[in-house]
Amino acid sequence: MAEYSIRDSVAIIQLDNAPVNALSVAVRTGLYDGIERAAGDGSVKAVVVCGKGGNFCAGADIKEFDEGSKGPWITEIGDFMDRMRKPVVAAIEGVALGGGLEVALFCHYRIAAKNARVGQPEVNIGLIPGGGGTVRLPRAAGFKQALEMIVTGNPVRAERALKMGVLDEVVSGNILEAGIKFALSKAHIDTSLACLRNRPVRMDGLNIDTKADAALAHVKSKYKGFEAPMFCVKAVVNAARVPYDDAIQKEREYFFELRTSGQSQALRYAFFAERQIARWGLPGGGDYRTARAIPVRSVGVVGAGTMGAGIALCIITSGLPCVLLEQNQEFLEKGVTSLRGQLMGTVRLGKMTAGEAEVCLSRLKPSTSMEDLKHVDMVIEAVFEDLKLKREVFERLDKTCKPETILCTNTSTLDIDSVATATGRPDKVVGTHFFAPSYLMKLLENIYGSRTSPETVATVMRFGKTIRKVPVLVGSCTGFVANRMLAPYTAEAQFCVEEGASPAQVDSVLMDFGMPMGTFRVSDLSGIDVSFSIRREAARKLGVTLTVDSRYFRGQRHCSLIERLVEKGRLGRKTGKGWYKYEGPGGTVPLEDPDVLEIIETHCRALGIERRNVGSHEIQERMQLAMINEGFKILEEGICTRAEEIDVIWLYGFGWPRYLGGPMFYASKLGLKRVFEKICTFHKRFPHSQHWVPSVLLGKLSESGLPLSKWGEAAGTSRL
Ligand SMILES: C/C=C(\C)C(=O)SCCNC(=O)CCNC(=O)[C@H](O)C(C)(C)COP(=O)(O)OP(=O)(O)OC[C@H]1O[C@@H](n2cnc3c(N)ncnc32)[C@H](O)[C@@H]1OP(=O)(O)O
Repeated sequence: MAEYSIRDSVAIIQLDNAPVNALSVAVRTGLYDGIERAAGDGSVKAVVVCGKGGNFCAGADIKEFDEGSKGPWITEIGDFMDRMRKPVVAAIEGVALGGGLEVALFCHYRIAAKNARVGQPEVNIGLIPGGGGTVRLPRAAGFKQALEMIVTGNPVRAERALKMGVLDEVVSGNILEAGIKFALSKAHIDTSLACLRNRPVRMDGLNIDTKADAALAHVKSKYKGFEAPMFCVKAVVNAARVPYDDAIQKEREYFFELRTSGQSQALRYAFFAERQIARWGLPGGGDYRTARAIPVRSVGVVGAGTMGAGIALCIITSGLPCVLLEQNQEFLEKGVTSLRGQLMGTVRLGKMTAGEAEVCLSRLKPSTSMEDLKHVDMVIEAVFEDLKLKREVFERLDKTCKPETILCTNTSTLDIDSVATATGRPDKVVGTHFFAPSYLMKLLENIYGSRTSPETVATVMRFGKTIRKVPVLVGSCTGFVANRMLAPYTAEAQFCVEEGASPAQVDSVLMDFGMPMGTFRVSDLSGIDVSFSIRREAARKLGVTLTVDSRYFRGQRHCSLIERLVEKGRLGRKTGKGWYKYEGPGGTVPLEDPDVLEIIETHCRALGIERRNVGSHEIQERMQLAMINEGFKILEEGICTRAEEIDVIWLYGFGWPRYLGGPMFYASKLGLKRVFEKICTFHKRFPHSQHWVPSVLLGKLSESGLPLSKWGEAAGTSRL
């Protein structure tokens, strides 16, 4: 919708579609009608287009993209404005993004409040600006700057947009009043002079042919796998080469081609999935709508190892003070040095100035006394992954901290309740699983225990956002969601290697699919001894000893190649050899090692495993379907409420290619019937792998035809 009114001979068209005035069919129709009405009204001298509720407009309504083209398109509204004799002024506050900026670029003039941001973020949802942006922005901002804005999708602040030539004025005070004043000041000026259609693309001395080739090459290597950035370059280059109307026509063709592509569907899905995760609920009642987060003004981190130091760094760089606690001065100094090192790394990368880094450091209080945690609002424990030790820490924290303090445990495996019962405040205990390296990885798995209160959950969910993470709430189970799904994925990778593949072959299958790294390279990076210790500890608890000859563990197929590598001192990159050998600067370049292939061959001969040719398709299918099956079991058990939560975990925890949505979205595209049948086939073929027992929910859904958004509900475990 768009509201029409007149003040001081100026027609005001206010876009009205809460919360961000997205250009739905109704809004575009309202805008077109308003412009037409103002053009025909003899009492109107000028027009102001603005937005209701603090934002100009966040662009086309993404929810309507799958419904086809209805109502007037942005360029049709723009063509009408181009013919107007009365000046149209865009009065921007908040955001003018995508179609929102395109509407503004069709207006004769653009003014903005100081807080405003303008941009063309369509590339983030697998599109190009399809409402004239690739043709008009280079006419306002110049080829180079427009190309950068369109390819990166990054918005720019009002002051910068003014310098670039996108805006005509930046104002303070009431934006509508300023818009009316500005519009009246232009009422007698020939509008054709201000019309971007009539200006050439500003090349600022650049040669379009050299620039075009360089831009295409740059984008191809930087945005590997993504289609839209290449189309952005092609459209902007085309706009610099051909007349205005031809360029608009080409832009539209490219836009339609991308709109129906799988990538854009996946990226739009990811956009909404990321927003869905904020809608959490607890099985015992309480959810994001009713629970109030308690304010967190200061935080303590217990344990200054690599993980704890990284967490403390996230806290101080987000503006909060942090007490970093260690048991002795030596460990503390080591932790602070590691934190400083990471912080200086961000300075070297130009992401922060040295002065800003100093301000961050001033928020850090290194300490060896638990008394310093007495008054903090939240504590994150990040000590060694050992239940006895964690319980001891929690008992002490419970005695030391004020009663309202929320106590978080950074764990990747331990049951939250078994930690919470060490305190007299189990309602204030919650899991916060950070991913390594904790300063850089965006995912934060927040895990509720059986007695965690809604307020505690609301607080850690908000805290996650404060420290610029992507917080997802999950239930407690072995490995939670991320590591639980990773287990069958890596197990299948190792089984494929036992059966005949090489680690490098598996890794290249994953990289070709779009994963940032193969599973064996990740294993080398995090340390093979780490997986070894976890497995040995799990076996010890069950009274079993794992050896290099163990083919089965608890009746399940087991690959003991890890034990063989550790036996040979191949612990990963830190020892210069693991699944690969490492050479090059700093020993960082992985090379296939004939010794590893020999170890694998010997292992297989010793255990009587016949090796064969394992094809790339089989590797990909086995790894992904095993993990997807686990995802459905997670939904079935109510560990997650929605499939979207699982996908966000894979996007941010393991770098699943965003243009493929996430594993659950990927399954939906493969078709659940096909996925279920394949899993049943693998179950028959590999009866000794629990992870191939087909999920009951998946079986049910494969017959139902329900869309992904309904899978959580169908599981009957929804907490909302
Ligand atoms: C051709 C293509 C054309 C012409 C286009 O315009 S494509 C769309 C281009 N625009 C965008 O990609 C902008 C996307 N939106 C954002 O970047 C952000 O939402 C925001 C900066 C506008 C606001 O951010 P924030 O304050 O953090 O709030 P949320 O992100 O949570 O958003 C609030 C709710 O608004 C919904 N939303 C936002 N933009 C759109 C949109 N363009 N179409 C439909 N809905 C939109 C968003 O989903 C949130 O709602 P819920 O999902 O929580 O219900």
